[in-house]
Amino acid sequence: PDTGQGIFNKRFLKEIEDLGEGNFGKVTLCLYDPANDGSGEHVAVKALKQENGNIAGWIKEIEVLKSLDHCNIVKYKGCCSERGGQGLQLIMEFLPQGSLAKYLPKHKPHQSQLLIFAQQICQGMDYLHSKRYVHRDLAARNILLDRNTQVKIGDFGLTKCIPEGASYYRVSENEDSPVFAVECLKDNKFSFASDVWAFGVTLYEIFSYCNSKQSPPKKFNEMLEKPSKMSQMLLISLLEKQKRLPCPKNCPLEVRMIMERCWATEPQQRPAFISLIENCTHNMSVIL
Ligand SMILES: CC(C)(Nc1nc(-c2c[nH]c3ncc(Cl)cc23)ncc1F)C(=O)NCC(F)(F)F
Repeated sequence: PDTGQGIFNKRFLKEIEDLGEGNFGKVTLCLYDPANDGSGEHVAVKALKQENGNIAGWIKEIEVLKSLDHCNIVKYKGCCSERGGQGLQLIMEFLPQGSLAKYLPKHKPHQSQLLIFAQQICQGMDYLHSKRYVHRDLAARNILLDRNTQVKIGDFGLTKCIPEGASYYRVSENEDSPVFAVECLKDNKFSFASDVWAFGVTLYEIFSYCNSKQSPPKKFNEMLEKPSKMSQMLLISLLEKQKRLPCPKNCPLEVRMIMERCWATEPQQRPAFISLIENCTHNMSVIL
């Protein structure tokens, strides 16, 4: 359907509906229909939000996604110039079932299926880290579902490459994301270990079936004496008192143990994704 080496002609892209706003731009569901008879394929098209106009960051995001090739990472399909030709659009595969945040509350799959999803996320993240990329926004809303059984990590808008020899990436400002590891909140330091922390929070979301009443920000707010707007300072003080998200209802103890290891205060105490893959596999046999 497309011209092979990932070049799409914008005149064959027919907008269908908005999918959402990512970290860098808006994503639209389009039909790529060169035959102009409706026989084309659905694609997700991401255009850079003009106002922030961070072209360098945008090119970076396209380069990152283009360099990734893994069954648990949303597929890059190509790019094309924007209508009127001034911008560059990123063309990705479209997954009709949407994100886990939408799917889990509705379908409530068995816990063994949740562990299969968790293991696939670890496989995708292990691959990403093997290329020295840090995702920086791992959360259930950024995990897509493909045909009921395969999950794919998406939205690489905040992804950074950790230079060889360095162990973390320090960002200038700290984008507003729900729960960060302590070192991110305090020193804006992102590392492979801060992605592991985020995986622990994602595991919590998955085993609470993304129930918004049990969402991480809500649960942390409940831990404050007087519930107020959760500020970073308040969250840091809770985390430094070793407060952590509670165990989701009916969550097996083994899974709770994985979460707690991901939330070790010291980054180097947290497991790497390669060992988390093992943990998920082992626990699957326990839960099945
Ligand atoms: C910002 C955007 C658009 N948001 C959403 N995408 C899709 C959505 C549903 N199916 C999709 N197929 C491909 C893509 Cl790139 C997105 C979707 N569904 C709901 C969204 F809010 C997104 O990119 N989210 C990260 C992702 F979920 F993709 F990991």
